Amino acid sequence: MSFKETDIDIHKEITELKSLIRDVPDFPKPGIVFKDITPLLHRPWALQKVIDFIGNRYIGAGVEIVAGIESRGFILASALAYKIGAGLAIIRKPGKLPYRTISATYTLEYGEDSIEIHEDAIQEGTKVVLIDDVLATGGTMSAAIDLVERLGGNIISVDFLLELTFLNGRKKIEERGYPVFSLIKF
Ligand SMILES: O=P(O)(O)OC[C@H]1O[C@H](OP(=O)(O)OP(=O)(O)O)[C@H](O)[C@@H]1O
Ligand SMILES: Nc1ncnc2[nH]cnc12
Repeated sequence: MSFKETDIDIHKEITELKSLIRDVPDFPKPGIVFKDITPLLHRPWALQKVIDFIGNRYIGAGVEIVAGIESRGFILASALAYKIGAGLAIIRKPGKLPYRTISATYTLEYGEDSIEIHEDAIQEGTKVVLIDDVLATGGTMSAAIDLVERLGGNIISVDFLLELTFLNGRKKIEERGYPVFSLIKF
């Protein structure tokens, strides 16, 4: 963000980014309207804008680790880690990580799953930003928070590209005492 940008400009840019998210009805199951972020990712300026909007919030904040959730969360997490000069911790679906892991199970808008992290990915007291593409029910992110808490990480923010506000996932995370940021709201 440059100094010349006003709130109106920022609102306009976010509206433009929002228009690049495509609804795909009945995916992956009947009744689910899937928010497809690939049209946004296809535009070079759009991914850059997203990472700048999110990353500029952390200038001088001393974030040490960005933790991203497989798989769409990885797209944002690695770019954000690069932008703010933090390390990257990857939270993966079961059986993918080679070293010793801890795991947590959760319910999704469309199923149940588990996630894992390497037990040495985050040290006690490390300043962590958690990021994923979508906040729906908040189940995935709550499980990710469990993992980071169990490793002793100091979570300073929980960020998303987009939030499905009608599913109230934000409440689940805020109740645990963490700030939630989402760039785009539906
Ligand atoms: O708030 P929740 O209800 O938990 O839903 C949000 C999660 O659902 C999607 O992941 P998905 O499991 O579909 O994995 P993917 O990123 O590999 O497509 C999305 O990327 C979030 O991680
Ligand atoms: N409706 C949705 N679209 C995209 N990703 C999701 N993750 C959970 N619900 C989703």
